[in-house]
Amino acid sequence: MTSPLRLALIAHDEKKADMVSFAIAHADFLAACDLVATGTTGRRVMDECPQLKVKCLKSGPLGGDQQIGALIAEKKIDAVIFFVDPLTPMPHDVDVKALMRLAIVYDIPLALNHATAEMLARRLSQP
Ligand SMILES: O=C(CO)COP(=O)(O)O
Repeated sequence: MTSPLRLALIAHDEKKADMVSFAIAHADFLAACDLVATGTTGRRVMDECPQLKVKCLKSGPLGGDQQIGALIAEKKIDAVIFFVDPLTPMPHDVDVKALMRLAIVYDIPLALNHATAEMLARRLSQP
């Protein structure tokens, strides 16, 4: 038996509804993953998809992106789905960039929008 995919879920506020739709549409796939998320994203996903268990870290602006970055550096995350809001300035933009940089450094799949997340979920849910 293979170990579950360790997947991080993150969504900026304007994209949280999008993340919830994604989670509902892919609930079976996500239920088979070890899920970790920034605080508000994780709680929102669990509220709307109660069958999913998500380990919630700190909220993004309070260090959650950095915690996910650290997990990537420790090789404890296999893939990241991060629904980024490109139209709103973020006080923690440097943390967001650092997380993306580490995903690139460690060469893990990083989906930054819904279309790419769909492809990732379809690909990763294949046996
Ligand atoms: O700000 C975020 C990512 O940069 C997301 O954090 P929350 O999930 O806590 O809203």
